[in-house]
Amino acid sequence: MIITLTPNPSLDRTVTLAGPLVRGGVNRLQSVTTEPGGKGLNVARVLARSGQEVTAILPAPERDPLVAALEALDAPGLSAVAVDVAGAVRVNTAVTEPDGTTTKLNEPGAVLAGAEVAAVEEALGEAVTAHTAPAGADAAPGEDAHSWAILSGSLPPGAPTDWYARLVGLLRRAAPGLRIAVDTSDAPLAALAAALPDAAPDLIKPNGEELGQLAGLPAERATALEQGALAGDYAPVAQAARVLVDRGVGAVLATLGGAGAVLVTAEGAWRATAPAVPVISTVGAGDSSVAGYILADVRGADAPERLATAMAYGSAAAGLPGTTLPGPADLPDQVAVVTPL
Ligand SMILES: O=P(O)(O)OC[C@@]1(O)O[C@H](CO)[C@@H](O)[C@@H]1O
Repeated sequence: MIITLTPNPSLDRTVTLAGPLVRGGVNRLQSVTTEPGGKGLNVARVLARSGQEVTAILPAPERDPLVAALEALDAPGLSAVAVDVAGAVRVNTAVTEPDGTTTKLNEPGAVLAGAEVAAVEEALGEAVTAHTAPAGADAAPGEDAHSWAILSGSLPPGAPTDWYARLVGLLRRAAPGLRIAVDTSDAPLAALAAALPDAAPDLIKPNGEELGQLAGLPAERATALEQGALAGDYAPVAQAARVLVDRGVGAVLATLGGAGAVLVTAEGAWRATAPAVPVISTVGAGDSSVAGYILADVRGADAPERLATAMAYGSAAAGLPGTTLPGPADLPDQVAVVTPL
């Protein structure tokens, strides 16, 4: 069973410029594309493209363009559950320049009312129960070692800031064997960190700066983590991730852009170099890394292989335009080099 939750989905509009962005000027667009978006949905789509059965839960009004776009997707294995809410799904814009620079303009999303928050929570609970307790089976919910719930992205206005922390607790009680990944940022990530070790996920995927903040580093040291890794110094990243593992997080997958990624678990720490692929759009690269990690996990891979697979999927996504997400055929020929730290 794999379930994703995207509390704040989006329609991703990618506008492509013929030249560099001129701030304050008139920029003429070469092309415009629109795709379903939102971090959990992206993870679900990558997993489905790699042959997994995935349920993707998200709030969206019945007649929303996102729901229509999801219905039009040719995605065997992906089952989208849109919880009917009042507010329209946001439109997030990515501006891409010829050199691969991507500028994201993300809307806050419509307010989720208290009853809608409860309805989303209920849909998540129902999906967990439906997938883990087949009629007549005695197995406890979530006993399947390869079951994952992935909670991803920002929270819409109206949702409680500590929602992810709360959901981790709820899921732990409902399905003790279920593995839980959380990929978020800003206040919801801080709330999750504040709830450790009680609401500890099995996987988090911060970038360098988020990792530094989570580990309590001063702002300048947090922002320097990725720069340090680019210069070959991965130890501070591993140390910061270790702080979170010591506080109960199962695995920290720190994605570091061009410097690759670091994985820290209770068993060890590894770094992976990014395969050299031309970067076209980084939108969805982090989500694809999460999907790669989970795909390797459900296939029974060890930690270095999970990291290598995360790198492969993240790099493949960076080589695709807009929010186009990779399948197995898009993976780079060059394999990521994984080294213990
Ligand atoms: O505003 P959030 O929820 O943090 O991020 C949303 C988003 O930028 O994340 C995905 C890429 O990771 C996009 O599909 C989507 O537009």
